[in-house]
Amino acid sequence: MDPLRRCVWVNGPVVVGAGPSGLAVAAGLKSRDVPFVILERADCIASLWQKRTYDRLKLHLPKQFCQLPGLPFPADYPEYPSRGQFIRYLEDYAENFGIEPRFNERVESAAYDEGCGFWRVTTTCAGSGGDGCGCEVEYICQWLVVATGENAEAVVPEIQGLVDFDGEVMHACDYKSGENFRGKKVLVVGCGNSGMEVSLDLCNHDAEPAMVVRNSVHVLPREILGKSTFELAMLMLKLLPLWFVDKILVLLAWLTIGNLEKLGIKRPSMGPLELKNTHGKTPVLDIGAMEKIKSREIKIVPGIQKLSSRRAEFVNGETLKIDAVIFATGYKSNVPTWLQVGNKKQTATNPLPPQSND
Ligand SMILES: NC(=O)C1=CN([C@@H]2O[C@H](COP(=O)(O)OP(=O)(O)OC[C@H]3O[C@@H](n4cnc5c(N)ncnc54)[C@H](OP(=O)(O)O)[C@@H]3O)[C@@H](O)[C@H]2O)C=CC1
Ligand SMILES: O=C(O)C(=O)Cc1c[nH]c2ccccc12
Repeated sequence: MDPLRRCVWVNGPVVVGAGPSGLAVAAGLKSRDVPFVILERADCIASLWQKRTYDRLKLHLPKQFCQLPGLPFPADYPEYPSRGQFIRYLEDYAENFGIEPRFNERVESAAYDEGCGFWRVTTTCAGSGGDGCGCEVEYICQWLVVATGENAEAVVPEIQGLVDFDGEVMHACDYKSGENFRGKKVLVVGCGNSGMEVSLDLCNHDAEPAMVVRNSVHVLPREILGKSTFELAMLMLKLLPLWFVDKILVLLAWLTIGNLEKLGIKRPSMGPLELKNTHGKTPVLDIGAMEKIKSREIKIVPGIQKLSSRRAEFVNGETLKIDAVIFATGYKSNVPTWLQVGNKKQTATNPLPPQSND
């Protein structure tokens, strides 16, 4: 064993990740007096929200669907809190419950040791700016909570000719605003919620976005007759089967947004709720991009064939001069890189220690 590695016994769960889910778990444990340790690779809570989001970001769902257990959003917050308001709420939440994550500690591996019946969780101290001490810690515990989310790592696809492109290239996680793109022709790759909103923001800053739509996508209005589409969907699901709610959502989208197929955006044959349930694909909630697509201020282009120094060539053979590429191609979990598979104890079956209060 590494002589620098410290060993820490945790008399309760180890929670990996101090984003909204990790904080919610931590608050639940705190309020039941269960001891725990919460490990966070970044130097702050909710680091994706703090460091990897653009300026104009707001929640897309009304605040009552996004608050964590035990502390509502402040009453004076708007229905769709801004990124800054959401971060302030999460900071207040951590403080309110006395949650103190161990920052700058990256989990390198977590494995269930069948021999002794404990999880072994090893971390390295990263330190901000990469100047960490490099020391290792091994936590030994009975329970492991994985709360690192589905958006831990940015995904950048391999595109032929990307190395030859001489304009700016970035992932949406590093995009802040269209300010630096004024007057530029920007290729936005991807048409999920990020791609749509980055394209809208670019328009609002007098840039010229072209958005790659290589597949079908569900676009729903954020609200229908003043009521959030998400809330309407949840209400309808209490009364109607999912396939029928899907039919209604698609009909309502058609009535409010119109037929997007003419503009190059096809709808999947599977309904939006079924697609979310079976493939995890979130529908796009429109907050203005559709208008810009209709007015052709956002140009829709098909899949990329290849890039060259200042041009993109698409699968239909057309080419476009471009000054910059923004990959809004999504994120992925990093759990498979550190959670050891191949043991039966990956999901906890044994309960937490008895609750000492309530
Ligand atoms: N305010 C809010 O609440 C917001 C929420 N979000 C959420 O954050 C999460 C991440 O969203 P987002 O960043 O948009 O990522 P998504 O994974 O939702 O979308 C990625 C997009 O990139 C496309 N794509 C991937 N690879 C390629 C490629 N090689 N060429 C062309 N297109 C490609 C995908 O298309 P394909 O289907 O073809 O693979 C898809 O349209 C989602 O859950 C989203 O809802 C995001 C922004 C705002
Ligand atoms: O919960 C999510 O992942 C969302 O961002 C939005 C969402 C999921 N399913 C829906 C159905 C109708 C409207 C919005 C959503």
